[in-house]
Amino acid sequence: MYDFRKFYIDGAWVSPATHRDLEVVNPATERSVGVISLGSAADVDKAVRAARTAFESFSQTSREERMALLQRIIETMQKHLPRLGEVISDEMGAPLGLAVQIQAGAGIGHFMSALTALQTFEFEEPLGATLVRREPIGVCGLITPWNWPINQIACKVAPALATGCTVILKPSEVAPLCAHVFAEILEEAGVPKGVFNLVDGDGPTVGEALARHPDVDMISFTGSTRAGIQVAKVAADTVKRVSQELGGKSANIILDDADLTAAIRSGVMPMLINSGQSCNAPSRMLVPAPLYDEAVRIAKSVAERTVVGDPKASGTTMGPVASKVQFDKIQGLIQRGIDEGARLVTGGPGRPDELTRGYFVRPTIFADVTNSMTIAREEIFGPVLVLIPYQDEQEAVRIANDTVYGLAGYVHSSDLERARRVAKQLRAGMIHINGAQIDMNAPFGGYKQSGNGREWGREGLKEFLETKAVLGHFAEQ
Ligand SMILES: NC(=O)c1ccc[n+]([C@@H]2O[C@H](COP(=O)([O-])OP(=O)(O)OC[C@H]3O[C@@H](n4cnc5c(N)ncnc54)[C@H](O)[C@@H]3O)[C@@H](O)[C@H]2O)c1
Repeated sequence: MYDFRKFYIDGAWVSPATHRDLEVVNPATERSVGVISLGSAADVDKAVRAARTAFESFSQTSREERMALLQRIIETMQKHLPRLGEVISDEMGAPLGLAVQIQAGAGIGHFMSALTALQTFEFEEPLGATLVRREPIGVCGLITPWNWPINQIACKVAPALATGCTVILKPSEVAPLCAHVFAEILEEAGVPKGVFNLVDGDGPTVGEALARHPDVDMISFTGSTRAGIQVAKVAADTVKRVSQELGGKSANIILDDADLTAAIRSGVMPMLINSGQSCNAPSRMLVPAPLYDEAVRIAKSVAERTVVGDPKASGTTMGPVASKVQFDKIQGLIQRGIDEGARLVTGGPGRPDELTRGYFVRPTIFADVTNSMTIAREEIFGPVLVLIPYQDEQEAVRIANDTVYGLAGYVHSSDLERARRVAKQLRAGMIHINGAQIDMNAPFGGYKQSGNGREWGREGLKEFLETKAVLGHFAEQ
């Protein structure tokens, strides 16, 4: 049982202004695994004051000092990687190997990519007689989700620290425990007091208090489109910058010359990894009509090889989804798919037969789906894949772009030129050709209602900077 009822403010673990406990539930057992406090606007005020004071000196640190700090954080995270992974697994159900190597490992990856970007980042450049300077934006509120909790936290904290900003983190109340281990890591690594602060709480209370706060300069938000819109509305009165990383319903176009088995395998696997709870998951698979039956058969066989069960057991490839709310939402959408006439190929409502406890969902494949069905339009955020047939390349691109989202896109073809041509036509922020893996130095973010921000690497640093034009800087004496 993790007891994490204190907040980390101004370099110290402090009690909340008013005591309100929240139990954190392990989704694999449905039992309590820890307890946190739900904060209030008073706790946010305290953390913002600390961050504002710390900004005065931290914003003036040199590139070298901040590089040394990032390096110490990387080393300390490496030391605590197994614990970090175990906590993630306990609170959101990812299989232990995934939680340690990929989930917690991605956290380290973001600090490494921020360090690489910082090494050569041009904070100053001449423009005629003017000097253009990039300066840290100030005090930043970071609001994060539960699905890749440390990944999301690190990809905000790392660039914020790299640029000389100070932060208040409000992690998801569904998976807040790893944020406490992360705060302990930053403390051990010697992050100066007030530079990193942690306040737990729910969205409408602590999240909105941060978004509304007149002394917060920027909100970096990752979560649902619904909450992202609310944050932007609340933040509007103070004209702060709001960077949004939101939902997705990404299309995976399998062209008729692709290696069908490899393409389908690489499209089904990300729908199962992390129980399909990834914002960039390729949740709509678009298949040429003549290859459709064969594609459905391959997708079914890949999905049915999933080993669903105890995240701590070796051999488990898929754990539960993160919460009862998420489980119920997915069940409702699976039923909706059936009611709207999609063909259930494998999976379906309820838990896998052998599991009687825990928020486990059956790996589910739907065929005969049209792009107007609810399961093709709404982000399910679970292990549910829909297969949509198309007649020609043009129609595939049209279906892919027919969504309010625009986070990622996927193209498979044996002709690289053709894949590039299709990639160019997709209205989304990240396109993966032939199963290319993510690149932590490349910009991560979406078009349309998937958000307006770009995180990771060099682009991630830019988000936390203001631009100042110093006119006459290079004037002749
Ligand atoms: N684009 C990306 O980079 C990315 C990455 C991961 C997850 N996501 C999205 O996140 C969603 C899943 O995460 P979730 O269920 O935790 O999302 P969520 O929107 O419910 O919560 C995300 C965070 O926002 C906070 N929040 C909720 N309402 C708020 C409000 N009114 N004001 C301020 N803060 C508020 C929550 O407490 C939490 O910390 C999915 O839609 C997924 O696509 C996007």
